Formats: sequence, C-alpha cells, structure tokens
Amino acid sequence: MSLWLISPAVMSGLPSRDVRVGVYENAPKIMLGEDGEPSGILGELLQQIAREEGWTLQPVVCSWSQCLEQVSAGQIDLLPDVAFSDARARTLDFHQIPSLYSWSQLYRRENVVLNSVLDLQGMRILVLAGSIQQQYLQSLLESFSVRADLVPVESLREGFERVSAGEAEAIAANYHFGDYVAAHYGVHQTSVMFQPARLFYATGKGANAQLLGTIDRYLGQWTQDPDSRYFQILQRWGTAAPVARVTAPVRWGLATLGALLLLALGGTALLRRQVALKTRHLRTSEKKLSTILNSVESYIYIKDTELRYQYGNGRVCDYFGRSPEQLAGCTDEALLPPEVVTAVRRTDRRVLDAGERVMEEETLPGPEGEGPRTYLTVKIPLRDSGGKTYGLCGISTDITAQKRNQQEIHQLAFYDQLTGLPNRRLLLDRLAHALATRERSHTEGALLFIDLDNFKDLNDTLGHDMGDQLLRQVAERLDSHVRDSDTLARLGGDEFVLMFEGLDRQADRALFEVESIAGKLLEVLREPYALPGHSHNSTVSIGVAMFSEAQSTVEELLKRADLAMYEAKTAGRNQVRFFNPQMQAEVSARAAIEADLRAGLKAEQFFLHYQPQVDAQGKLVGAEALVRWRHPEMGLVAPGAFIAVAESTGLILPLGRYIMRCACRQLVAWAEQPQWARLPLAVNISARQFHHPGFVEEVCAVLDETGANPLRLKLELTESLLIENVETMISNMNRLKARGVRFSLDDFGTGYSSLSYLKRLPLDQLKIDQSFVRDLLKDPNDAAIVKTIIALGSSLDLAVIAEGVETKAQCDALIAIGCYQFQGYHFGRPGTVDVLESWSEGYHDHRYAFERQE
Ligand SMILES: Nc1nc2c(ncn2[C@@H]2O[C@H](COP(=O)(O)O[C@H]3[C@@H](O)[C@H](n4cnc5c(=O)[nH]c(N)nc54)O[C@@H]3COP(=O)(O)O)[C@@H](O)[C@H]2O)c(=O)[nH]1
Repeated sequence: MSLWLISPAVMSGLPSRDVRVGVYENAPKIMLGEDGEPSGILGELLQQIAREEGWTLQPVVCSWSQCLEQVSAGQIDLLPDVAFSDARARTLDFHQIPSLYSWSQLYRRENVVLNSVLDLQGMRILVLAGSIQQQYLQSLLESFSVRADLVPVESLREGFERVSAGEAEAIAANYHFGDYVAAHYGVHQTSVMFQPARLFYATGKGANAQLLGTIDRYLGQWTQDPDSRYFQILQRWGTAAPVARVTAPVRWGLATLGALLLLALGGTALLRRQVALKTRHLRTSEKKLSTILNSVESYIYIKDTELRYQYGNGRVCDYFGRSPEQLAGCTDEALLPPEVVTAVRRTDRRVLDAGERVMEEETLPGPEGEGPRTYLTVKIPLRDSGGKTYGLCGISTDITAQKRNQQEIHQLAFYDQLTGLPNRRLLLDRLAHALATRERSHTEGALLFIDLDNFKDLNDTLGHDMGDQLLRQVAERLDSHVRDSDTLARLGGDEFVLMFEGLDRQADRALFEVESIAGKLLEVLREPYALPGHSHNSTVSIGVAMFSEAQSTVEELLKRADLAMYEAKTAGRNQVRFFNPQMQAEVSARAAIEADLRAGLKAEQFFLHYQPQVDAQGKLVGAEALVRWRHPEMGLVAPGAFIAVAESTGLILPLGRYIMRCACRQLVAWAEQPQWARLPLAVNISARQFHHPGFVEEVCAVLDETGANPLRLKLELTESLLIENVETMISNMNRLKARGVRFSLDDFGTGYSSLSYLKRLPLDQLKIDQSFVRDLLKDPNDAAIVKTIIALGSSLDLAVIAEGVETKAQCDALIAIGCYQFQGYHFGRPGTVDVLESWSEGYHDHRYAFERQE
C-alpha cells in the first residue's frame, strides 16, 4: 500500500485529488523511482506535499520535450524542474517560490580542452532538446562568433553516454544532473558555467492555480526552516548543504558572479582569439591586397619624403625591370631620363611640401623603351596619426589610347575630314564666342563667306577626286594667308568661311582692312591650280558681313555673309561684296580712291597749300604745308578724303616722300628771298610714315637732294604716333634733331601722351588741338585743358601754338591765358604759295617774329 493512503490529508478527511505528474530522467532532480513513483529531489518534494494534501500522484513518463508539450496541452497537471523564462510563461503557469536553484554547466570528454566558450569552436556539443540551455548556448555561441555544432538529445543520460562514447566533445547540463552522473560516465566538469536558473513546478496555462498556490505555501514554510523536510530531501540527494546555508540573494549573487566570471574569462579568451583572428585577417587581407594591387592595370607606388621608392606594385616593378626589393630605396634619377625626372619631382614635391592631392597628366617613356605615353597620375600625401606627411602614394594609369580616341573623336566632330579645317560646328562655336566677347574687347570683326566659282563644272567634267584636290589646294592657300587668330572653316562642298576678330574699332578702318584682305584673297585664289594632268583656273566670290552691323547673331551673320556672296556671284563672280549697301558703297569708293591715288601719284596731281602761323601781334611766324589733290574728275580734293586711304594702303609712303620733297623745295625757294629765308615750314607726318623703317634716312636724303635748311623744317607728329615703339621713335627723332630738324606735337590734348615720355621727346612745340579752341569760350573744361597745355609747355620749355582759331574773341581768350601763337581762318586760310606771300605783304616786320623763335 502506498504511503499516500495514510497521509495526513486522508486522515484529516480532505478530498482526494489525482495529480498527473510529468516525469523524465533528470537525476537527481526528477526521475521515476523504482517503485514507479516520481523520485529525485523534486519528485520526493512533490510526494511530501501530496501526502499532506491528499493528492494522488499519477506519474506520466515522458521525455523532456514531450513533457513540455503535454503540460502545455493540459495532459499533465504538474511538470517539475521547469526553469522560468518569459517565453515559457506565455504557455505555462508557475508558482512563486522556486523549488530549486540551478545553473547550467558544460561537461567535457576526457582529453578535451575546454576552458571558455571560445574553445567550443568546431566542437560538437550535446544539449537537451527543447531545454533553455539549447537556446541560451545557441545565442552565446553566436555572440562570440564561435561556430560549434549543437546536437539535441532526448535525455541528459543519453547525452552523457554519447559524450563518454566519443560522439561529442561536451554536453550542457544542469549542474545537479551533471555532478550526479559525471563520474559515472568518465566525463569532467568544466569551468564553463552559464545561465543561473530558478526551477519550478509548472502547469498548463490557467489550469491548476490551486495546485501552484498549495506548492507555494509549503515551499514558503519549508525553505525558511533548515530542518524542514525540504532540506532533508536535498541532503539526501547530495546538494543540501550549500543550498540550505545560503540565502536566495547570496545564491543569486554567486550565480551572477559565476556568469560574470564566465564572461570575463570568455572576454579574455575572446580578446586573445580576436587578436589571433585579426592577425589572421591581416595576413589574409595583405595577401588579398597584394593580389589586387598586382593585378590592376595601374602603376601604384609609394615614395618616402626623400622620394625613394618604398613600394611598387607588379606593374611598377615590371616597368623599371626591378624586383620589389631592388626597387626599394631607388629614386627616379636612377630609373627615368633626366627631363622626365624634373617634371615628376616637381609634382612629388608639391604633394609632400604642400600636402596637396595632385592629379595631372604625365608624359613618360612607355614600358620596354616604347615611345612616350600619357599617364593620368594621382598623387596623395601619406600622413601618420599625428598628421605628419611621411610619404606619397602615386597611382598612374596609361591613358594614351583614350587620349588618342578622344583626339580622333574631337577631330571627327569639329574638323572637316577633307581639308583638316574646322567644320561648321566649330566655326559656329567660335563665332558665338567672338560675338560674345566683341563688346568687351571693343574691336570689330567680320565674316567672309568664300565660295568657289563654277566648282560644279570641274566636279562634273573631271570627277570628284579632282574636285577634292582643288578644295584641298584652296584650303591650303587660304590657310597660308590668315593669321593664327583668324578662323578658317569649311562648311561643306565648295564653301569656306573666314572669321576675323580684333579689327580696328573704327568702322571705316575695319571695313577697309577687310576689303583689302578680301581683295588679296581674290588675287591669291585666282592663281592657276596644279591638278594632275593639267593646270586649272578658278576664282572665288566673297561675301562679307561685319559683326557690328545691327545686333548680329551667329545665324544672322552667316546668312548676311551668304547673301553678300550671292551678290558677288550675281555681279559677275570673282568679286567681293559687303552685305550692307552703304558699306558696299563706301568700300567701292575707297577702292576707287586707292586706284585714283596710284594714278594721281604717277601723274603728280598732288601739290601743297600753305597756311600762315602768327604771333600775338598777327605777325607771320611760320607756315604749315597741307597737301591737296587736283583730281582730274573731282577737282580739288582735301586731304581728309584720301589721307586715311593712303595710310591704310601704304600709299602714304610714296605720297609722304612726294610732299616732303615739295616742302623742301619750297624752303630752298624761300631761302633765296631774304624776307622768307628764315620762315619755318611745318609738314604733317603720319604714324605709318614715321614708323616706316628708313624714314630718317629718307628725310635726310630729301634734305641733301634739295639742299633745304633742316633748321627751317618742322615735322608735325600726332599724339597717336606715341602709342607704339616709343624708344625707336625717340631715337629716330633724336637722329633728325641732330640734323637740325624740329618737331611739333600736333592735335595735342586729344591723345595718349604720357608725361613720363613727353619730356624725353626732343620736341619744340605743342599744338593745341582745334577742338579745344572751338569751344574755348563756351566750355570751361576746354579752357581748363588749354590752360594746362600752356602750363605744360612752359614747364617743358616748349612753344605752344593754338590751331583752328577762327575769331578774334578766341584769339583774345588765348592771349589772356598765355598762348601767343596761332593758326586759323581768323588769320588766313591754307592757300597756294602766292596766296601766302601776298597775305604776308600786309605785314612789315615779320622777320623779327621768325628770329624770336630760333
Ligand atoms: N600726313 C599728312 N597729313 C596731312 C597733310 N596735309 C594735311 N594733312 C592732314 O589732313 C587733315 C586735314 O587737313 P586740311 O583739310 O588741310 O585741314 C587743315 C586746315 O585746313 C584746317 N584748319 C586750319 N585752320 C582752321 C580753322 O580755323 N578752322 C577749321 N575748321 N579748320 C582749320 O586744319 C587742318 C590742319 O590740321 P593740322 O594738320 O592738325 O594742323 C589734317 O589732319 C592734316 O593733318 C600732309 O601733307 N600729310
């Protein structure tokens, strides 16, 4: 008969209750006793309570995982030895006071080294299926990045057997069971402890609250009394002493300490392991890096601050034909040609000294003695943790092929394949740029549309090859007649366009400049062409559009030049036409003047007028020679209508020589008449004349040839002449001055005179420009300028003469501010020498005035 039959509960008449108890093999905590009743610590404890309460225990034998399932499903009323966890609390109910404290521990096979979690790497560890050790160990291993094989077993006894049999290195078990059976299986306890746990009897959710409350009541009494049945049971099963004497908090403290110790041990081992891992990783990384560096296309190197190579990848070593060891310590001087070394060093130093990251294209000899190749090189400074530069790293990539491709693409995109000239696209681009910058540069520009006359005939009769050859030759001729700053393009077919920039900002000058260039091109392009088998004659028609016409856009300008070209074709081909009819008229007129000038020079149609220059008393102190043209059709032509054309065509040189000769002859003629012998004669000299090489010699030659007295010759130079070649100009003036020739600075006040070199010029006279005299009485600014010029003349010890004096009032005003010499209609207009001489008869004492000037 069972002990339960005489239990206090029965005796006290309590209603009996059947309690199904899950029993599985986990000695010494729970197991099935030989009597078929729940045994072990928790089995006996439950029997004791059952006896008190009159319960009839019905053991249900199951494996741990089966037991768990059954208690959750309500097939078991109580399952002992269940560690509390939040997850379990979702499907099970627990009483309050733990029935037992426990922790998990690893037990190892003989000869297995197992001091920390990290030693589990690669091991096979057995663990009770569905136990909290299984989950805990799993996450523990993961957090330490340890790879071990966790193998679930149905019972701990089976697990110990298998460890003992060598099927696994270790087993995780609660220490109660482990300590209980370890010796039996020849398995050893390890220092790896984890997961302190509180053990309870568990029941299905909401199923047996009363049972749990009863258990709590007993445990509450018994755990407070060291002599209670609870401790007697523990003692019997060999674990009573430590549990009985240690309070719950201390037990938890110890367990926590154990866990911390475990973690600390694990941490140290982890560190050791991490160092080992890192070292292994580093070695692996180094190997990988080396493989990568040696397999890339680029040349990668490291130099120290002395520019000695410290490292070179495979490419660099191959390039220099040296092994990494041979390369180390070398400088570029030993490896590259001197001219290359200089350039390489320059950038190296920039990187090291300024700490700059430099990216540039380098031209270096190709590997194995090939010709020069282009490399895109990036150099970066290498710095230590303190920011100090200890070297540089260079990465050079051969971009020769890409560059060549780029050039080819660029050539195809922007250049005409037949002639190599810029194509329409590039022309439009440059034209747009030129128009955009014209405003700022204050210069004029022009577009010339050049079209071959009757080109189609050649193509049709002699074939396209012949046509291509002609186009190539036309391109060459055009190209050889343009400046670097001009753009010559082929639009396609037989159409070429020439763009001029930087022309004179004065429209008429620019117009004439273009006209003369276009005329030259007509000439050059009508020379015969040597084509295979025969000489070919061809002409072109040129249409011109000036940038400044209207608000020109790129398209508008091209259209205008094109239209003008068609005008040239209509006019009979081999012509130049300007888009604007007024311009065209101007250009035509100038062209006519040029032709007439040439003829006029030959026919000696030019002669001089003389205008008197007087002092404050109205006495003659000099004369100015002014050229006139007796044109066969137009009659008397003033210099304003032809001097500019003569200057731009270069005809001023023969004309100037002619004028000089006339003036000197007049001086010789006057020299023979005492009353005129000392009269100075001023002759205008244009800038182009004066800057022409040999000008000094020419003047001297005319003086020699005519026998004129140089002291009576005064050259009038304009201020604009002082802009260029000042030093040569001063030197030429000094050479003429040495001969006795005098100088007057014409139109003074309008130009660019700088005081710094004004005083270096061997001048005799400043001539106040007539524009200041004209408004002298009206505009106080002009009066101030005139005063300043007079003061300047006085300080530089130069005579000052005012030109354009037309009224007595102007004359009085000039005298009032200190100017005492005059030229102007008020005193006398320019006229022939007879006019001048008869004018002078009105004055008696002009000789005195001449003398005063000398
Ligand atoms: N290189 C050369 N240039 C020459 C030569 N001869 C003349 N010129 C230059 O042509 C410009 C016009 O000259 P011109 O039409 O002869 O006019 C001169 C005078 O007639 C005019 N003048 C004189 N007094 C008055 C006046 O009271 N009022 C007024 N409105 N005009 C007047 O001024 C011209 C002289 O100017 P300048 O030479 O600056 O003293 C003129 O620029 C000549 O320089 C030549 O042989 N070679």
